[in-house]
Amino acid sequence: MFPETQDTIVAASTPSGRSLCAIIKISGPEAIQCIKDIFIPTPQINFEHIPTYTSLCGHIRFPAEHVTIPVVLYIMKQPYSYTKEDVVEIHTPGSPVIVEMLLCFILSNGIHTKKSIRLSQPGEFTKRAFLHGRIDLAQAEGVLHIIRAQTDRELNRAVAQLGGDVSKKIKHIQNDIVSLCSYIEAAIDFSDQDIELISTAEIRNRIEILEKNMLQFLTQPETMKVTSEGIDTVLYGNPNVGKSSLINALLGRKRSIVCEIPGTTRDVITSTLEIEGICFKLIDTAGIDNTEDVIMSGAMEMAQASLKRAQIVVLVFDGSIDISKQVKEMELEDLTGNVIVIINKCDLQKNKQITEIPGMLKKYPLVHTSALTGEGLERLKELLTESVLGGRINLSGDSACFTVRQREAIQRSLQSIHRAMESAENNESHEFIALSLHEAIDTLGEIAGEVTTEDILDKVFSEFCIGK
Ligand SMILES: Nc1nc2c(c(=O)[nH]1)N(C=O)[C@@H](CNc1ccc(C(=O)N[C@@H](CCC(=O)O)C(=O)O)cc1)CN2
Ligand SMILES: Nc1nc2c(ncn2[C@@H]2O[C@H](COP(=O)(O)OP(=O)(O)OP(=O)(O)O)[C@@H](O)[C@H]2O)c(=O)[nH]1
Ligand SMILES: [Mg+2]
Repeated sequence: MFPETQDTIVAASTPSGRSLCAIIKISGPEAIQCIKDIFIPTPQINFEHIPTYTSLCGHIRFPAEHVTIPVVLYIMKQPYSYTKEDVVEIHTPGSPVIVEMLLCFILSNGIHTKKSIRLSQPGEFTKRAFLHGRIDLAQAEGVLHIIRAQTDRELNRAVAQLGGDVSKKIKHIQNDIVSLCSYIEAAIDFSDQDIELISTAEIRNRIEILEKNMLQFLTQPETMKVTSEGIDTVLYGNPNVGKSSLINALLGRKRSIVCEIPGTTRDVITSTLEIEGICFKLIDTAGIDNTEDVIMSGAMEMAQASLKRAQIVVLVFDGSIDISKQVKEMELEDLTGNVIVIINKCDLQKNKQITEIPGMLKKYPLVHTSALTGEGLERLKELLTESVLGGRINLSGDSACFTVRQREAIQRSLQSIHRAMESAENNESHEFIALSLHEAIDTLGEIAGEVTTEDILDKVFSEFCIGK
């Protein structure tokens, strides 16, 4: 259903539950009229010529329930509000009952007096801020990440996004394409004359630079994803080596099932661990086993897929049995990035004899642990934070970080650039090159929302909660 943008919308903007104060927000052409009908100000005021940013004390009386509650109103008149519409905020005591009653009252009163007022959809306030040009789409996503931020680092990132960092980086690339395009189009216009405005070699050169710059965006770690969910940290190893036990020990609670029977974990199980303000998304996988079992081979595929996406790979070995043999079974050929090697069960006697690890793993930091006694866990936590703080995982504020949606748009735009390159290499007419370049510009336009479809907007704003 396409939500009507002329409606006045209302929602609770504070989370449900008890608190000192709750805020109900009304936005739209009839916001002030709606509140005027139900609010009893102390002292009396004239709503007609009320200036923007006025706060008013007073009461709201619920006739059906015979209750009167004290409220403070904040009135922001268009365009001086978040949505650029007339906005009224009702600050009430933070009781879920009051919030419920107030929403019902505003809606039913609005309907009685024939106003087009309705409950807002998720993210609709921010959607209006976007539609009215207060923020672009990438900034709207920044708002979402601010709300979701769990640590100060994540917050910094999100604030930069709200400030327009992402949009600026994309604008820069767009301008480069536009500039190239204008040369090519001028060349088309002057094609009947004997002036060469831009050589094919020069076009290829410039496209190549574009490809390189865009690819650089894509090869950066998915930092926005990182910042909202934690750094993907996969525990990988043979069955029964103690992966689940280690995760439980790190978390200090029983998250995964642990059992002496190999093949206990069958699904990919994730949990969040925060160390010194950094969130790690610990991913427990099924132990690698070359089996015919259908469920297990599905589990293997998922484990392998997690390994590919991982930003940190923790290889877990059972210290009480032959490690070279375990390595052989694990298919570690294309291991890249941050690896930490763990030799677990160091509490067991046998462990003392077999500590030799194969050469290919010697370049990685190693830690002996016991999930049973807790030995080595502090060192493991240190290694985890070191891999982040050592800069091997990029969390710094100066590189652009893109959401999954934004990366996908960059990817599609890059495909158009590749097509432009193909046309140039095949000596096709300039029109074809220009066409592909225009496609690339438009696709990048989706990121800031210059080019939008209902689908794109739905996708972005449906992730918000109601009332934002
Ligand atoms: N009570 C309350 N606090 C809140 C919000 C809110 O909606 N309500 N916000 C919700 O996100 C944030 C502030 N968002 C806002 C952003 C711009 C404008 C605004 O009216 N800007 C005017 C100029 C303001 C000025 O005079 O400097 C403008 O740009 O025209 C208002 C709220 C954070 N705090
Ligand atoms: N002595 C000792 N036993 C351990 C240690 N860590 C795990 N175990 C035991 O090893 C067995 C397997 O542990 P799990 O944590 O289920 O192993 P897993 O790697 O998750 O196994 P799968 O899910 O089957 O791949 C259990 O009986 C644990 O109690 C350890 O540090 N020392
Ligand atoms: Mg397990």
